[in-house]
Amino acid sequence: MRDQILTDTPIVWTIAGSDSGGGAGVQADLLTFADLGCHGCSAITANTAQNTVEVVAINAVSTAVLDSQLQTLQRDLFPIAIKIGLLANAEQVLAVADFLRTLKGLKPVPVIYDPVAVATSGSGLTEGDITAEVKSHLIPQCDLVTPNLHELEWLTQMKIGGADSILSAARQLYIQGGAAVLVTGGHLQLRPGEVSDLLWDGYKADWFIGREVQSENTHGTGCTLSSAIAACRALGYPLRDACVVGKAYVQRGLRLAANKHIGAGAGPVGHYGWPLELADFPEVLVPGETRAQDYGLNTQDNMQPRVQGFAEMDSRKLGLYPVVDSVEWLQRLADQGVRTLQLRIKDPGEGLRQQVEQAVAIGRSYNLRLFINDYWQLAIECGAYGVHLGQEDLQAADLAAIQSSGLKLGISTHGFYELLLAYRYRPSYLAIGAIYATNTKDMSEQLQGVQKLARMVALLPDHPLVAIGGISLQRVPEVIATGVGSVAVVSAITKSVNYKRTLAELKALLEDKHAEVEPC
Ligand SMILES: Cc1ncc(COP(=O)(O)OP(=O)(O)O)c(N)n1
Ligand SMILES: Cc1ncsc1CCOP(=O)(O)O
Ligand SMILES: [Mg+2]
Repeated sequence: MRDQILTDTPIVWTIAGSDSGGGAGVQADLLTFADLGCHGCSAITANTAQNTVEVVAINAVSTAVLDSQLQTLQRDLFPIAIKIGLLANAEQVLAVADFLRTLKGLKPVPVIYDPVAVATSGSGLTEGDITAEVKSHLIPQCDLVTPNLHELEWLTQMKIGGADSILSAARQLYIQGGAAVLVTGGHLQLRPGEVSDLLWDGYKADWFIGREVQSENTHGTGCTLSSAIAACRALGYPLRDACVVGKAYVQRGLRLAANKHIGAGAGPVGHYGWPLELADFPEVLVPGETRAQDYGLNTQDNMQPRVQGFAEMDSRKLGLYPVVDSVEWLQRLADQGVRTLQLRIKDPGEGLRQQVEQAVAIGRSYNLRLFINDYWQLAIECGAYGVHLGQEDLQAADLAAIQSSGLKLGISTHGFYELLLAYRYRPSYLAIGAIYATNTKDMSEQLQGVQKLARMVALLPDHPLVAIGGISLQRVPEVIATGVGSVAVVSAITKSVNYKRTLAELKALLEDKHAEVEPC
């Protein structure tokens, strides 16, 4: 294998059928890859003859023709991710499974399989039954399978009637093949107007709730979704982020193509670039919300009802937001005129309450926006301005108590999925990190970068957002260029050889009149 030359643009393959009508299959896949910033390659399994109203022929290629495409691609254009669509017969399934086994032995590659076997019209798309080969050979080589409800029934032989049966079947499919399962919900609305997908990755079930779009142009949605997920995986997005961005990309395509007329039947879903509007993104179902019952959740008696809506910040832009680990640092920075601060004590020792009390007293006398990290009970008891919690704290903390005490709440997020999840609580601000590599905390698996930050800021232009992680004085300009209104820093200040000078430079870059605390 040669070293990859085109390293700037991730290479994604589709192994799928050509749709002569241009709405689905390889044609939809390549449009999707290009739209999301990837270079697409294709290995065509079948030259289907179809238009928007009929599938006339499948025209499978021989396994030799398929294999020659795969081997040729592998020699020069090694994939960062692969999407698999229509495999036209059992021989092709076995050939692709064998190829993937060898390829993945060279380098791990995420493989997303959209198990296309029957067209929405009901006509079979394969030559003969491929069920056994798919289940025993192909799915074990895949990382994610994206069946719709018919395909889920086909692969599990289970009758799907509601949320519980969707989850049971997804679990069974996972146990059979070891791949995560994203069940797409286009064929069954569990609640009116909601088109929801279930992700089961062997550990956690997540419902991604989308809004129904009235459109005839739905052809190619499954192909487009699985390709968008493959593209996002190639761009380095974790599975859950890839799924929510993929769903948003399809939603945008449905919405913007709704009034187009292409052909007499089901026209193609559109391909309109990166989704930047929150309305296209699914809502992540949160435990404890009323409608979770309809999605088979909230079955435990001790489930806390969801709390939503925390005290609002006085400004969308908090400007400079130093995070420090002692009352001494707090005092120094307050003396220098910093107005938003966080006390983050990771090694509490004996006098934790006393430190929080002292911090709150400083906060009061300098009129600070003072957040206490982790210790939400102490923050409430001592009357802090706010509390900052991580994702893992959301289930454990008493959010109702934080809300009723009137404290502001900041929540950490690490990517699109967590951002959407945390936003469901409508906290006072959302933190996004780690933007860059940092020595302050091990965040190596959760680096976001400024491009992703900009895309997340675009989703919530009016909500207070804070960027954190590895932000130095030199990096501040490119961070604020994303539109984020607040920048949290630890080592840029606490490890500076001259913190007063660094602080003055940071403030000059970050603070404008909107970032000041309004006088009480
Ligand atoms: C502003 C801000 N953003 C993120 C964090 C991280 O908080 P958390 O996820 O709770 O992790 P720890 O800080 O507890 O390690 C933060 N503290 N502040
Ligand atoms: C607490 C925390 N949460 C995400 S990154 C981070 C550390 C930020 O520290 P630094 O500004 O020194 O990189
Ligand atoms: Mg914390």
